[in-house]
Amino acid sequence: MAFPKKKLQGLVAATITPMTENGEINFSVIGQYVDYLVKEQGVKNIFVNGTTGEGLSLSISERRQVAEEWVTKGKDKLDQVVIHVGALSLKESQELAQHAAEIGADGIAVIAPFFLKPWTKDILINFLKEVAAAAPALPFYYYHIPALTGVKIRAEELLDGIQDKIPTFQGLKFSDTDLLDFGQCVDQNRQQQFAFLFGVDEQLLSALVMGATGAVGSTYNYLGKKTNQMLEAFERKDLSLALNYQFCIQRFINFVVKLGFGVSQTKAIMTLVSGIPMGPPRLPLQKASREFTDSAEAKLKSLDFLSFADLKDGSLEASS
Ligand SMILES: CC(=O)N[C@@H]([C@@H](O)[C@H](O)[C@H](O)CO)[C@@H](O)CC(=O)C(=O)O
Repeated sequence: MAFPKKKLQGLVAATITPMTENGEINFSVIGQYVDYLVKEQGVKNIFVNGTTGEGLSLSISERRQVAEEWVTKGKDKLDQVVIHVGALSLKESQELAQHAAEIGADGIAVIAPFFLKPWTKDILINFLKEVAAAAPALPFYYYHIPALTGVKIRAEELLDGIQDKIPTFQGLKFSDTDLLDFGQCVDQNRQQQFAFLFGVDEQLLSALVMGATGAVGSTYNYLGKKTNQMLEAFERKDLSLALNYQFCIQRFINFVVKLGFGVSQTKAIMTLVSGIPMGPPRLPLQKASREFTDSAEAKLKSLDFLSFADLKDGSLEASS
């Protein structure tokens, strides 16, 4: 299998799909977006067409074009491009998986189908296996996001013996707050070289302690540099500094969550921080309000997140 030499690790930005004011995909800014992630945020891995990318709100043809554009523009700049190919239709998912392989993506990820749902581990595995088989040379990641799919099969259960069924299985993207489930996934698979990618940005430090090998999230688009500083502090075993970074990031996320935070708001914040127009979201999502953007901007400034100034140890008490 032509698997990447390097395991997927560190920060992975869940990319936004930029759109024009009239709701079409704005492919023209993707090159600039790649450069921004690499140069300004130090983020060299991306997760395309996921939740943040409104993947399930795009047509299959649009998903193919978006994936292609990121792979093309990321060539020789990004380390890994993982394409989310989950869909309600197995056929569509397989088509997208095959397409990801053809365009040279580094991996595919799949959520559980969420309308007619799999109710047991074996049924879910059967679905995932069929998708993975459509791209037999690509690393496969299961994208666990039970709050959105409604499929509550524990990841720990799913991972038990998974490589016997899906030989290309390489890791888990865990977008849930159940750290017991996450910890057990790590603990019970220590002999494997799986990637354990955590997807709740405001709790990443706790997941690192549990053994996360990386993280996929929306905030790494604009808080990647700050989060990388937290990862470095953790790596150096400077837990006190790492916690300062995590608390600082939490202050921002907590603030926006109270205002109402989702993909629309992520688009607005990214436009503000990067200067690259992300445009409105697609229906049924609604554009973030001006009031939200102004409040988020004020908070980012108060936390020094717009100047990217380094956080000093002890600044915990200084900012609010
Ligand atoms: C539900 C949701 O959108 N979760 C985000 C987080 O990054 C989330 O925005 C962040 O933790 C703030 O709550 C990611 O897990 C989603 C993600 O990785 C994706 O876009 O595929």
